[in-house]
Amino acid sequence: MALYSRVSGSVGMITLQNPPVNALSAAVRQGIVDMMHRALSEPEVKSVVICGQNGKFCGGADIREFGAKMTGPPLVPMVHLIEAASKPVVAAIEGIALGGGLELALSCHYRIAHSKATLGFPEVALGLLPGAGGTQRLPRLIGVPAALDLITTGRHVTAAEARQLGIVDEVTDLNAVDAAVKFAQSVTGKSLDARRISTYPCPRPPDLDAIFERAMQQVRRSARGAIAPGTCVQAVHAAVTLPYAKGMERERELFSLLFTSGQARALQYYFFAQRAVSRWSTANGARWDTSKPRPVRKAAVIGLGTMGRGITVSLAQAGFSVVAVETQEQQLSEAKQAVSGMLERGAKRRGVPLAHDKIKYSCSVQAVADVDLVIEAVFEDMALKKTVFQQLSAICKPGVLLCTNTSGLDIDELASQTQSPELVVGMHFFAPAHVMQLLEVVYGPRSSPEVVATAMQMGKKMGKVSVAVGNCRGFVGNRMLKPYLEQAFFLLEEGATPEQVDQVLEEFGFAMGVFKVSDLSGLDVGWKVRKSDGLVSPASTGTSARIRGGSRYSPLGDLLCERGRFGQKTGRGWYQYDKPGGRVAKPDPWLHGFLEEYRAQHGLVARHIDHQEVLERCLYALINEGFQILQDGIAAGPEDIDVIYVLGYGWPRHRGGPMFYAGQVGLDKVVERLEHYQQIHPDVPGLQPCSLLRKLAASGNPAIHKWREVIQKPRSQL
Ligand SMILES: CC/C=C\C=C\CC(=O)SCCNC(=O)CCNC(=O)[C@H](O)C(C)(C)COP(=O)(O)OP(=O)(O)OC[C@H]1O[C@@H](n2cnc3c(N)ncnc32)[C@H](O)[C@@H]1OP(=O)(O)O
Repeated sequence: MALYSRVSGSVGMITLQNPPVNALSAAVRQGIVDMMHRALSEPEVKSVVICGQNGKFCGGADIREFGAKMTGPPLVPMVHLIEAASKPVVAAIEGIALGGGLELALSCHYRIAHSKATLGFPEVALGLLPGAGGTQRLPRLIGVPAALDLITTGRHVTAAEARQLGIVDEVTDLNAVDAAVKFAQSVTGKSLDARRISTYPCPRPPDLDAIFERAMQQVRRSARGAIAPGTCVQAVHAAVTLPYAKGMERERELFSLLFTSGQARALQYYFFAQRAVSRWSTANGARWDTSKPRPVRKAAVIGLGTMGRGITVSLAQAGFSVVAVETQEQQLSEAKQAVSGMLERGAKRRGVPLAHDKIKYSCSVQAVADVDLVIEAVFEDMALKKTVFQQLSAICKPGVLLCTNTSGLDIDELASQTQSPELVVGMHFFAPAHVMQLLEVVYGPRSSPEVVATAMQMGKKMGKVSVAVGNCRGFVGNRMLKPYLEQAFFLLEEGATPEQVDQVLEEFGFAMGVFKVSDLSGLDVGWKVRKSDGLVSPASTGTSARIRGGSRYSPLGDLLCERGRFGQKTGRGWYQYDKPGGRVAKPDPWLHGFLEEYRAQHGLVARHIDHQEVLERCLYALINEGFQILQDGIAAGPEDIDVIYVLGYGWPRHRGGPMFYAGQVGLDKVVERLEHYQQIHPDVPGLQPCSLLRKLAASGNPAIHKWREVIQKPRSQL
């Protein structure tokens, strides 16, 4: 709702009241309309201030209302009522003015912002465009290039930048509401003719066509199939080429198109999913609201390879004192240099405070004796990690949290090396650890609730989205990757090329196809794991070469590794690169010849494989594993899996995540297609739809937020 009060006799104050962000719910819109009428009708009131309760102006339309039938006054007539008012209306912007909140502010005649406020049009991230005149008013106010930038990227600007751009009239370090009241009094009685943005002509730069062409190219490059950014460009184009009223009509048409799109539903689902994962629960009943994190002031990182360096940077930038340990002098000195460089680049590019003084480097594990939490990031080798955990358990002070950055090894086995297994938890960072937003917090059957809560909170402090997951091989992300990769290999055996598979996945929206990712992360990583699992066999011909444990196996990755083709680092992998370390993947005729030879050797006849088959086999195998993970209680809900895939594995956000996507395709259709492929490939167990998927499909494709009701009480796999 909106509250009305009178300040200093002559200023009508309308206060938006809808915690936590004063979103424009039906009740708030109704309140604004009613209170505007009241302020305009009271003769003593000479000017109006609109502000938000609790230091937040407005977070925009209430996203929770989007799925439901629209009630209350629409936004567009509401902003027109404000702009047309005969008394000056001043927006007092504290905290945030986002989306519909900024549109509300732009309909006011003046805008006063607090210096700490942020403003923006983030609608594009929800699959929308600013649909209450934002695409028509902003270019009129700040010009086309700046408006295109803000609307198509959704980036938030500081009050200072907003002032520079001309979005706000004044910025204050003092109380913005008091400043707005004073300002309102100072403009009482002045003409408002020049203050109604909708009446401004839209500036028409001479190189208009080139500006729009560039903007379209830019969004096509970065949008990876998302439709909202390009539609935003079209709406701004209407502001320049049409009179205001017609431009508003065009904005409405384009908005409706987006509002009813599957992409908008996916992005809005994802918005809430990313927030829902902080309300975690574990298979043995621990929960976010009943588990108190332990205080952590000083942390240690053991092992300063690529991951350890990134983790050190993240911790230091988040304000933790860090002891960074690497036992080899030479490697320690290299790491020190690399970490310093990373901190400096962070400061230069993102304005993160330099944190050199937060880090102490040491060659000795003894240096971690007084820390509150240790993150082990040594080489991915169980025997080595066990030794480190035994050492840590002996050296560290009682009560210290021992965390491992393993990407898939058994947390419980590591915990059993320590005197306090309840203090052990996995913190699986993603490379580069100081950049990637995802953290999988892996609890073992013995991890205490406080330890899970502490790791989750540490992740948040480092600016990451932490997702709590159970302990199993590969946890959630890497476990699901296995059947996906496996299908990609099988498709090569059957006649596809890496370029074809990657193209299909990139057209779907992945930043990189599976083979390009494999080249980037290094083929040797998986090879080492397969070797330690006893999967890599010296026999490279005959049927046994392609069978392991009675199931189909493709040794293609192993064969490439045997030839020293580890991907980008060696300049050769599934693609060729101009030099070792090169980044631009080019099709490799050698690889095509090799695949032909391989197929001939194994009696495989290449066939034409279409787009649909590539997509369905790769994605549905991955999705099926996701359902198995839910069934096993490794992830508490589909949102956890979706957030992991979007933030850690390049799944296109506008498709919501693999579990949401499965729901959109239709779970019965996913089951049907998996069954179809399983009939053709009975030796691939990953194509057998898991029972939870079947159960959900049979119960009539319930909406994703209802899946938890069907998922059986979770239990740990170990
Ligand atoms: C018919 C429709 C017509 C017109 C449409 C107009 C277009 C719009 O206005 S679309 C909305 C545009 N606004 C946004 O996209 C803002 C989204 N919110 C955020 O970016 C952030 O939440 C934040 C406002 C910057 C605050 O961030 P932070 O302090 O980190 O808190 P959060 O955990 O993100 O959020 C707290 C809490 O608030 C809920 N919430 C935030 N914004 C909205 C909103 N616009 N509507 C409804 N709810 C919102 C958020 O979900 C959190 O609650 P949970 O219960 O934890 O989910």
